[in-house]
Amino acid sequence: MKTRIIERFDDSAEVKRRFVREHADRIAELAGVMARAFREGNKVLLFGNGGSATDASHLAAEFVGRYHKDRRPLPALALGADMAALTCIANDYTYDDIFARQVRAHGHKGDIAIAISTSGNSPNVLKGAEAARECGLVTVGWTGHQGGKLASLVEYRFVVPSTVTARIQECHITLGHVLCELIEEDLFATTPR
Ligand SMILES: O=C(CO)[C@@H](O)[C@H](O)[C@H](O)[C@H](O)COP(=O)(O)O
Ligand SMILES: [Zn+2]
Repeated sequence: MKTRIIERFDDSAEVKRRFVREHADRIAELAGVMARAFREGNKVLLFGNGGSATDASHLAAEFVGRYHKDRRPLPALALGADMAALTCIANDYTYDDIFARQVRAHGHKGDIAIAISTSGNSPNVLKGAEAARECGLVTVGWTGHQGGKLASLVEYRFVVPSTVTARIQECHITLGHVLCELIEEDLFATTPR
């Protein structure tokens, strides 16, 4: 059993090492794009299913609350967090519409949409990303496998080189934390606001 435990931690670390070798420049670029969006008064919308829904909530809380620095709150919404909106949209329309409709409600040109799907093929995430594109948001996709359909829909794609949902999610949350750190440093380099 101990071998299995060590193997899983090794797998997780190796997936992250491979991911960052491929994506470090693009991560830095996205951090700059997100910092500029916040500076200009725009917000971030994040959405995904299951573990990715809670990753979206987790990261939205880092922006609205704090990551490392004591600074002004940054606007971010996790679209899986509003139970009334989710149940209403799924009940009155379809489950595939739960994110797209909220993107159309809250999203404005210049905002950032982060669509999270390990398979890259969840229909509600794809529809959310399509709505974001139509509304003029900057579209970002965090995925795994070969990227799925999501990768070809978005402007900034981050494809984790794994086919294991858990390993992909573990890399996504590290990506989110690193972005938070870079964005805080960019916006609040010297004096906390
Ligand atoms: O957290 C896990 C597995 O680690 C699950 O809850 C997982 O997120 C769900 O099966 C999702 O529905 C998977 O959807 P997706 O990532 O392929 O879009
Ligand atoms: Zn999970």
